[in-house]
Amino acid sequence: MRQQKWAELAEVKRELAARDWFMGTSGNLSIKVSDEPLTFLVTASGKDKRKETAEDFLLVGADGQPAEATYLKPSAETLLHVKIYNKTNAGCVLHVHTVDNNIISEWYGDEGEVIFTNQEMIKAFGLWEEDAAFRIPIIPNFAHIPTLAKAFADHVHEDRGAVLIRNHGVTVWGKDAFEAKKFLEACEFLCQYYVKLLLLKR
Ligand SMILES: CSC[C@@H](O)[C@@H](O)C(=O)COP(=O)(O)O
Ligand SMILES: [Zn+2]
Repeated sequence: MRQQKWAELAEVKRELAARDWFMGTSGNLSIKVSDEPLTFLVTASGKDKRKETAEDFLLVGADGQPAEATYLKPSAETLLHVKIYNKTNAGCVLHVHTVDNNIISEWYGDEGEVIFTNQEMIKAFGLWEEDAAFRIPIIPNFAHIPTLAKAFADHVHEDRGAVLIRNHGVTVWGKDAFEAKKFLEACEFLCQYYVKLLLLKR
């Protein structure tokens, strides 16, 4: 199971790396391995996530601490992943920093959310109606991770979702790696589209 989940997460990591979504060691990824007890593989902190090594991920428990002896440190933002796995049935969490998701988070930051409408791509989130709207909450980028995780957890209610952290990045989650990656790509498409549209409108 663990090897299979490792391979799945490694493949997602490879694809996101090919998109250049891990600039300056940013980004963290995780995948659930077991439910009882809760364990998940998470990226080791501070690494260049474009590189593929045998030390890319480590197993952590429900508290986000390593589940077995290792010198590796779990991602600094593991607590956000912990909130998702503890509150939902999600199976995979992806966090990336991109210029476009940062711009959108700053532009709509004071409103506390960005609402995407009139866009075919919101169907990726299961919204099929013609007048559907997809809302992504935006939270402040608290430096104190437990404070950030608490603000983040206020928006974690379903097995799938997305939250923007202002001038930091986006975290998305889904029932499995396929769904989480689909949401992340759709989210980035929408951010890129809105940034270009805002520029053209000015
Ligand atoms: C220069 S990346 C900034 C980090 O603090 C963080 O936001 C991030 O995404 C990566 O941290 P990590 O601990 O490697 O998971
Ligand atoms: Zn980050």
